[in-house]
Amino acid sequence: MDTITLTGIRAQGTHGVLEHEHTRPQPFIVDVAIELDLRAAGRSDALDDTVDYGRAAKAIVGIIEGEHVDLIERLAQLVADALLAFERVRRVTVTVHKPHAPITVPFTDVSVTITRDAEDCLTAPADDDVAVGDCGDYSNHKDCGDRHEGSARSVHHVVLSLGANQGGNTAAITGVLRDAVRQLDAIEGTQITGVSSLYRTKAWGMPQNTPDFLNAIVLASTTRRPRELLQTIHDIEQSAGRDHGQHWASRPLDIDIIDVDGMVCDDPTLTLPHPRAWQRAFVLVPWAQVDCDAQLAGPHGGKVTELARNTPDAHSVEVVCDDWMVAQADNLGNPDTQGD
Ligand SMILES: Nc1ncnc2c1ncn2[C@@H]1O[C@H](COP(=O)(O)OP(=O)(O)OP(=O)(O)O)[C@@H](O)[C@H]1O
Ligand SMILES: Nc1nc2c(c(=O)[nH]1)N=C(CO)CN2
Repeated sequence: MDTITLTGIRAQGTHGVLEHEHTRPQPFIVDVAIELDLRAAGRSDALDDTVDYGRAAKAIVGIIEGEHVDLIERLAQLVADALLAFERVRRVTVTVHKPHAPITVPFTDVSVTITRDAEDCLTAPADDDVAVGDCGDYSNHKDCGDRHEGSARSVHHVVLSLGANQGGNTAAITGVLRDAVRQLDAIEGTQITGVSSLYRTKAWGMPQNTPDFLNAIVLASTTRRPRELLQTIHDIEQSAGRDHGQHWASRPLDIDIIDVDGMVCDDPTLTLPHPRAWQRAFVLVPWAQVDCDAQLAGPHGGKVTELARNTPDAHSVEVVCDDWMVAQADNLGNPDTQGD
């Protein structure tokens, strides 16, 4: 077996058993050895034949910065699960270091190391009629819900747009968006792999006096089928008080599925890519920020950084906070129009 090694991936997280560790971020450092067969990549020189180590590193940072866990053992398991969800990965060895752990004697580092095999985590649901093999061409499927394309474990890479402009001041709306990210991360078989900065954006396609939105993009990998994911997203929106009666109205939470594995389909229940994403700076600017290589599929598609640059209202999208998933209320940036 061959190995891709990533060492010293560092991010701030709020993990630990002690009360203050739940709120005060501290550094976590992760080393991983990803074992897979690299012969095909060696011959083809194609990224599709290996694991994109940039994506893997972002997935790890997403986990460190993500939802609280008590133990570094659990953090290591979450990292292992996320890496094993990448196609082709057979085995991973994960070390999580916590150099500022609350230990009352002088010490340099504390860490745990675990090794997990792909066989340990085959999580496809029993009713998931998985097709193994052809996983390249998703173009123009009529129905995004009932196909099971992809790898043996049907892991989908999804891009979600989160937005809200109702429900209080910036801190309150940020809290709702943050909860939504945590609920997405908690969906079975789903792992958040990237979260953009939080942006304040002018209400697009709505009357002039509509309050500004807060928007962000979330990247995730999931074994949920796209339609199942949409249903769960509707549940999350509803639990935040969303009333689906009104189209393009102010709302306490909106989660749109922007992309699933680059699929193109015109099913009205779930159109992919999201049919208006290509025009929306509030989608494209954060997406380009969290994934500078992102491509939008479909007839209006292209490189997301370029589409973002070409939207007429790109200037009306401004960063409120980079580390909004962990920032305290008073670090949420500029004075705003959300009634603070
Ligand atoms: N890619 C998609 N993401 C989310 N919903 C979609 C998508 N494609 C189609 N839909 C359908 O659109 C319906 C309306 O969605 P929603 O209420 O979120 O629209 P909106 O936020 O008012 O407008 P927009 O879709 O322009 O953002 C949903 O019930 C859903 O079935
Ligand atoms: N700035 C901004 N404008 C919008 C948004 C949004 O999330 N942000 N959502 C809409 C419908 O989903 C319509 N207009």
